[in-house]
Amino acid sequence: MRIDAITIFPDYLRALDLSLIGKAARDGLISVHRHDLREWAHDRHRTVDDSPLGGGAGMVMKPEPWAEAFAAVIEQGKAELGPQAEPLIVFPNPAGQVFAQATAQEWSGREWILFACGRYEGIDERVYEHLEAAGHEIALVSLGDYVLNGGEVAVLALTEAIVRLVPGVVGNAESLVEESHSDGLLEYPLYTRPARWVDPAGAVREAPEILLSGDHGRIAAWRSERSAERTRERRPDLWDARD
Ligand SMILES: Nc1ccccc1-c1cnco1
Repeated sequence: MRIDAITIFPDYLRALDLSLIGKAARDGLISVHRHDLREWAHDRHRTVDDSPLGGGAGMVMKPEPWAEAFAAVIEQGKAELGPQAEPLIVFPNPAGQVFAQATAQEWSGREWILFACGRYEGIDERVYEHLEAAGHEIALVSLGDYVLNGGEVAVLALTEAIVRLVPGVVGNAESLVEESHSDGLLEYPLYTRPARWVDPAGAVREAPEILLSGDHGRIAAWRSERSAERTRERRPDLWDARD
């Protein structure tokens, strides 16, 4: 998988060189390419924003730098992947569809994802129109109903959620199966050693006996019950939406 990200803060995305994502890149499972939008802003101040037409607070990202940036980055991607390759262009956006595990799973199979990080109040609407008119596939995704200052934080989260599902990235694929949301439910409570822990307040806290029984069938049933119970209590929306 090739991942491109266009941003005015490329250093914000240096975290993609670390840990799981960084290792996947070093292992050749993915390639990550950061691009500074200002490279395509040609005035002396490398301006990427201006006041909103029609008035209002804040600034809007100008269409010209974006159009040039997309053309250049897509040309670079095609040079690597072949002239037929097409990116999924993802705009983190509070007005987008809320991102979910099913989308992460679907996008983990894509050959090429191009993230576009908006800042300020947002990007001139004609950029979206221009990309769609050129036949590009675009998706606007939100991480949830809250406001960020820009798309970079969202790109870190989206990239981790997607790339960890790329085959070979997570050593033990088994660990991907029993996670919250992997089956539409919340994960069961987890315990490790010591089985008997005296906490700093002096309280004795025992792990559930069943987990020490060695009876894998009963343990699996207990975990399934806890997962259902936890989902009903904390996320009735997920519980009601399950198959
Ligand atoms: N608030 C934002 C501003 C810019 C780019 C993304 C967002 C966002 C994404 N998910 C929630 O908010």
